[in-house]
Amino acid sequence: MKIGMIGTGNMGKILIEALLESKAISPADLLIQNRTLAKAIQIKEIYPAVTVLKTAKKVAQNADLIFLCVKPHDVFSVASDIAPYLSADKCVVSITSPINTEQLENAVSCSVARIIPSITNRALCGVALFSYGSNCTQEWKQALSTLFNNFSTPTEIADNITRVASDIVSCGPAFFSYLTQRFIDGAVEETEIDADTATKLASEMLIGLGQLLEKGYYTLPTLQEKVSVKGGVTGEGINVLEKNIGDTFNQLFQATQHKFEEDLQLVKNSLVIHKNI
Ligand SMILES: NC(=O)C1=CN([C@@H]2O[C@H](COP(=O)(O)OP(=O)(O)OC[C@H]3O[C@@H](n4cnc5c(N)ncnc54)[C@H](O)[C@@H]3O)[C@@H](O)[C@H]2O)C=CC1
Ligand SMILES: O=C(O)[C@@H]1CCC=N1
Repeated sequence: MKIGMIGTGNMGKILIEALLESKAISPADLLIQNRTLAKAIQIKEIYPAVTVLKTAKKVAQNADLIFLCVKPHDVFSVASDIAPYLSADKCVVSITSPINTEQLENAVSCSVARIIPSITNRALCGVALFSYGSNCTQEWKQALSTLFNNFSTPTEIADNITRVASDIVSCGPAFFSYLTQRFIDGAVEETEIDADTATKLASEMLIGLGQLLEKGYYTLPTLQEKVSVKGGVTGEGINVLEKNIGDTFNQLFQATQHKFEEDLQLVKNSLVIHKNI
C-alpha cells in the first residue's frame, strides 16, 4: 500500500516519523508533498527512500491512502484539487477536529476518515482519535486501525465529544507541559533548587508516573492515597491545590469549546469559497 502525506508541517512530520520508526510502513511506500517543498525535501534527507512529489495531484494519483495534514482552512482547497484523481477504492484521512467526516465525504468520492493524532504518537504511544465516514469500507477501517496500532491506541469517538476528546489527547500534552513548567518555576522561586535540577527531577517524575499508570499498579485516586501519608507534607500541598485550582479546568474546557465554535464557522466559510465541493 502506498501512503501519501499532503502537508509535512508539525503533525505531518510527526506522523511520518511515527509511521517509519514503528516500521508500520517502509519509506519506499511513502509519498510526501508540501506547499513549501523544502520542508518535504528535509524529510527525504533523513529518509532517502521516501518519494517527494511536487503536487497534491500526483500524491492523489499514486497513493492508496492519502493524509491531509494541513490547517483546517486549507483542507477543502486541497480536497478539491485532488478530488478528480481519487478513485473509489482509495481513502482520504483528515487530521483536524473542526472538519467532520460528512464534510469530507461531500468533498471526495472515496472512503474517508478523520483521525486526530497526538504529539505523544511521536514516542509511539498515546491515543489517536478515530471517526469513520459512513461510506468508509470495512477494509479501510481495518487497515487504518492496524496501521495506527503500530504507534498509538486507536480509539473511535462519537462526534459530540470531538472537542473534549481532542483537548485531552492532543492539547493535553501542551496543558500538562505548561503545568509542569509552573511547578518547576514555583520550586525554583521558593527554594534553593536550580532550574536544571528541578526540570530533570520533574521530567523523571512524570516518566515514572506514566510508567506506573501504564503498568496499571495504581489508579489516579489510589496513587494520591498512597503518596499522601496522613498528616504529611503531600496533604499540605494537595490542600493548596484544592483551594486554588477552583474551576480552572471548567473554564479551560469552556474556552476550547468556544474557540471550537469559531473554528467550525471558519470551516463553513471556507466551504462557501469551495462551494463546488
Ligand atoms: N500540532 C498538533 O499537536 C496537532 C495538530 N493537528 C492538526 O494538524 C493540522 C496541521 O497542524 P500542524 O502540522 O501543527 O500545522 P503546520 O502549519 O505545522 O503544518 C501544515 C503544513 O501544511 C502545508 N500546506 C498548507 N497548504 C498546503 C497545500 N495546499 N498543499 C500542501 N501543503 C500545504 C504547510 O506548508 C505546512 O507545512 C491542523 O489542522 C491541526 O489541527 C491534529 C492533532 C494534533
Ligand atoms: O484539531 C485538533 O483538535 C488538534 C488539537 C491540537 C491541534 N489540533
